[in-house]
Amino acid sequence: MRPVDAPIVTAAEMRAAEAACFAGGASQTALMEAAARAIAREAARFAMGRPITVLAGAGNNGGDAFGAARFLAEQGFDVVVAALGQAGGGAAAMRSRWSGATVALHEAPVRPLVVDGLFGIGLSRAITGAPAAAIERLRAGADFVLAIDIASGLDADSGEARGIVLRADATLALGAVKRGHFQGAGIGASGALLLDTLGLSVDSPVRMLARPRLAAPGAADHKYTRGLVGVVAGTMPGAARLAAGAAARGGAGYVVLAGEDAGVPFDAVVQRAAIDPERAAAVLVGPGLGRGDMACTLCEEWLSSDLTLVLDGDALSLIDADSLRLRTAPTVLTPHAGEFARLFGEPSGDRIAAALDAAQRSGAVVVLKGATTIVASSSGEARVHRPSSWLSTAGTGDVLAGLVAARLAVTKAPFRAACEAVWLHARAAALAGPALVADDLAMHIPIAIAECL
Ligand SMILES: NC(=O)C1=CN([C@@H]2O[C@H](COP(=O)(O)OP(=O)(O)OC[C@H]3O[C@@H](n4cnc5c(N)ncnc54)[C@H](OP(=O)(O)O)[C@@H]3O)[C@@H](O)[C@H]2O)[C@@H](O)CC1
Ligand SMILES: Nc1ncnc2c1ncn2[C@@H]1O[C@H](COP(=O)(O)OP(=O)(O)O)[C@@H](O)[C@H]1O
Ligand SMILES: [K+]
Repeated sequence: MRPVDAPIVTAAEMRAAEAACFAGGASQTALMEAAARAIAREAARFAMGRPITVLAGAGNNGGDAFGAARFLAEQGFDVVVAALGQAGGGAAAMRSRWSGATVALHEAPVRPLVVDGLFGIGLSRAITGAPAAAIERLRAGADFVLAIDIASGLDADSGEARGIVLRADATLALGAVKRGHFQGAGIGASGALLLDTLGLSVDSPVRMLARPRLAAPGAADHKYTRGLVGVVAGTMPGAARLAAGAAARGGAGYVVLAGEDAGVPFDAVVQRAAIDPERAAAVLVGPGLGRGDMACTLCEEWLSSDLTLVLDGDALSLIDADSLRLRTAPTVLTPHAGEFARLFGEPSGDRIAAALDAAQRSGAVVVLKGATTIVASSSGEARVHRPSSWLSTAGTGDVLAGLVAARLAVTKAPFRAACEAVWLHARAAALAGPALVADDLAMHIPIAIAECL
C-alpha cells in the first residue's frame, strides 16, 4: 500500500519495534516469511511475467530476498538469486528453503526486473569494489528495480549514500517507512514508496504529513474573527505582495500589507495600511524585507512584540536563534537549507533530527524547506512531506510563508497551521502542474482548500 500519515522511524526505532514483536512471542522466521510474501506480491506486479534477478545479501534483508525468490518461483516466474556472502541467523533458514538457481553477485545475470535484497537497515559501511561494480552493471541493464525495505547503499537514518547506491524505481518498506527514504540521496533513490507494516506496532512523533481537515467559516464569523494577517513589506515589495495574496487565498479574513514602498496590492482583501496590533492574529516578516538598517529595526520591533510571528527570508538572516526563546508569543520559522544553516549551523546528515533540534533550541515551529519539507515543533513532533520538484522556482517560498500566516490567523495553533500550510502549498503545486510560477501556485490554493473541507 501507499503510506499515508505513516510513522517514520530510525533504524534503532525499527529494531526496537521488531524486538518488542519477538518479545511478544512472534518468531523471526514468521516475520521474514510475511516480509518475503509481501515482496513477492509487489515484484510479481512489476515483473509482468518477465525474468527476475533477486539480489540477496548476508543479513536479514537477504533473508527476505531468498524468501521472495521462493514465492515468485512457486508462481512460475523465472528467478535467479545472486548472493553476496554467507547468510547467517534467520537469513540462513530462508536460504536453506530456496532450491532454485543461485549464483555469486558478480555473476548476476542482467534481467528486466531486479529485486534488491543486498542491504537494508543493517548497512554498516560503504559499498565499494566488486559489489559496487555489480550494482552498476545490474542497474544499467534493468528496466525496473524493486528495493526491499530501502535501496542498498542508503543510510537508513540520513538517506546519505554510503558508496554506491542501487537506485530503485519502487521501494517496499517493511514494518515502517524509514527517515532515509525522505532525505539526502534517499529522495532520488527510493522511487515510489510502498509500505507493508507486517502487523508490527510502530509509533513515532515523526510522521508523514497527511491531508488536513479544514472547516468553512461559521455563520457568526466576519473578516476579523476569521483572522487578520499583517505582512511587513520592505525593499522588494513584490515578495510581500505575493505572500499577502497567498494569505488572502489561504483562508485569512483580512490581509494588511504594511510598508513605505509596499505598492498597490492586487487583491481586494489585501489593504495597504499600518498593522493594528490589537487586531492582527499573525504577522509575517521577511519576504523581500532587505537587510539594511530599516529592516533590522523592523525585525527588532516585531520580535519584541507579543504578536504571533512568521519569520521568513531576510528576517531569518537578521535574527539570532537563541533570542527567539525570549518571545512570549508563538513563532514559526520557514528557512530553506541556507537560511537554516546560518541560523542553527549546517545540519548533520539527518535533517529531520536537525529540524527537531532547531525547534527545541528556538522554541519556535521550524519549517525546514527543500525537496523534502520538515515541520518540527519544540515538543518533538515532526511532519515530513515531499512536494513537487516544480516548486523549485523563485517566489514559491513567499507563497508558503503567506499561507503559514493565514493558517495561523485562522487556527491560532502554530504546529497545526504550519502543517496545513505545507500540505496546501504542495497540493496547490500539484494542481498548478509542471512549469508553475509562484502566482499560479497562489491561484490554486482555494482548490486545494476545497479538497480539505
Ligand atoms: N529482524 C527481522 O526479523 C526482520 C528484518 N527485516 C529485514 O531485515 C533487514 C535488516 O537486516 P539486518 O539487520 O540483518 O541487516 P542487513 O541490512 O541485512 O545487512 C547486514 C549485513 O550486511 C553486511 N554489510 C553491511 N554493510 C555492508 C557493506 N557495505 N558491504 C558488505 N557487507 C555489508 C553486514 O555485515 P557486518 O557488518 O556484520 O560485517 C551484515 O551481514 C531489514 O532492512 C529488513 O529487510 C524485515 O524482514 C522484518 C523482519
Ligand atoms: N527540489 C525541490 N523539490 C520540491 N520542492 C522544492 C524543491 N526545491 C525547493 N522546493 C520548495 O520551493 C520553495 C522555495 O522556497 P524558497 O527557497 O524560500 O524560495 P523563494 O525565497 O524564492 O520564495 C519551498 O517551499 C521548497 O520546499
Ligand atoms: K535493499
